[in-house]
Amino acid sequence: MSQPPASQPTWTAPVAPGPLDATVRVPGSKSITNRAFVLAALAAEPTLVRAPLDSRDARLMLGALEALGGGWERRGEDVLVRPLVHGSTEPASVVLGNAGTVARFTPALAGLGSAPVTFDGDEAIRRRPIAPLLSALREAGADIDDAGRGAPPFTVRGHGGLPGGKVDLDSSASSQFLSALLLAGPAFDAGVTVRLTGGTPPSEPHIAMTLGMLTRFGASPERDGAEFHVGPAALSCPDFAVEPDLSTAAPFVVAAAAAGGTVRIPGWPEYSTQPGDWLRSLMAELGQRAELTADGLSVTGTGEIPGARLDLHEVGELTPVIAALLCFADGPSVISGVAHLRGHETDRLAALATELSALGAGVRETADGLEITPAPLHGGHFRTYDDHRLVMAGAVLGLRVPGVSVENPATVGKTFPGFTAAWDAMLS
Ligand SMILES: O=C(O)C1=C[C@@H](OP(=O)(O)O)[C@@H](O)[C@H](O)C1
Ligand SMILES: C=C(OP(=O)(O)O)C(=O)O
Repeated sequence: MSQPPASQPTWTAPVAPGPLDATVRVPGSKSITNRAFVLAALAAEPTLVRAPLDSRDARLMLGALEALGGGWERRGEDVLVRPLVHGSTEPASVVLGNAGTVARFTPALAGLGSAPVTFDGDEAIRRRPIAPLLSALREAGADIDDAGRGAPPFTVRGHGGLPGGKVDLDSSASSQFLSALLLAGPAFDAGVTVRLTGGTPPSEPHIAMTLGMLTRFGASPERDGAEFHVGPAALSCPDFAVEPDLSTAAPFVVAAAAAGGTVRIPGWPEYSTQPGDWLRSLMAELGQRAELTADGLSVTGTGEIPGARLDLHEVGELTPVIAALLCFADGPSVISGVAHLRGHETDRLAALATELSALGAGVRETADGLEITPAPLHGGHFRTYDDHRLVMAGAVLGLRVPGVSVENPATVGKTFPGFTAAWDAMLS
């Protein structure tokens, strides 16, 4: 796998000075923010999105909507998003960065406009899967020129709308393909009916999130086994509040298990479709105490972490941080169900196996996950492959291992630009 240059800045992850006693506020959910921005752009009237995430991925989404003919303005911590109306009427470019949500959710919107829109981003996004979505969008009537690559850069030529209707989709490489079609479906002439072919999509909570947010914006999505339908609808949700990002909370939650003591995350919702809400049951399964009260989630470390067999298919984005924690377990662990992580920001299975092993852990890649055999760890250079969740994993290791030098910590700005400051504050 490609390795970033050795000259990148590093951050020495701090060792926990003792048991923790901290309250950590995490920023808004990336997945909810970027869905809210898309649905607001498709709505009939402006939407005030309250407390959205402000990070690289969220800014890329706002930039994409602007390129596609939409508008937005900051109102303090909130963002007012204006509808696309006619979509793009002039040739435009959408910058994808390495944001899966931007790459997968915005091409359909270009089909609603009347001009060619080119999509491209970081080198890494060109390697991430998208071909099945482009095929399904073509079935829905989109005119896409990808020069046969099945990857960015590609151009969507808008012809003033998309017919929509029945499409087949293999969403086994990413749930975002299905979410993309459903989010745009209300704006298609005939709505969209998606019949899933291929294996079960990963990240089921993110699919539930898509259905829930469509409903909140006034659409009526239906699901019958492997078939999903959303009819044409005039969307509206003048005021929408974003939940804290529970996956961004993961390293802080896990810190209580790794270092002992208690970490509280205020604003943890009583009910959430976010995959991070699985942390409550995962922490219990890993021997920790997690209690949800009206004030938020409180996690207390018990000092013992049993090895575990965890199928993380539904919550793949938690894998890097959980894998780091399992390096401190009392016995071996197996993480399964996450082959699709090879198509994330980087090949996360290869990256985790390489970097955790380099610090002394016994970590082996399997066909669909990792085998982790704890061993005494030592400090060293921890490569992050331009992956925000690798920075978070490095921080977790550093809690108990002096001298973990985390490469390119700024890449965490994909979802939490203030991560290292919040981490230091948790430990002070
Ligand atoms: O729809 C979403 O907001 C997301 C879906 C998941 O993608 P995959 O299904 O590709 O894993 C997740 O990993 C990603 O961080 C966000
Ligand atoms: C897979 C992830 O991101 P993306 O939205 O780019 O797919 C992630 O945040 O773990």
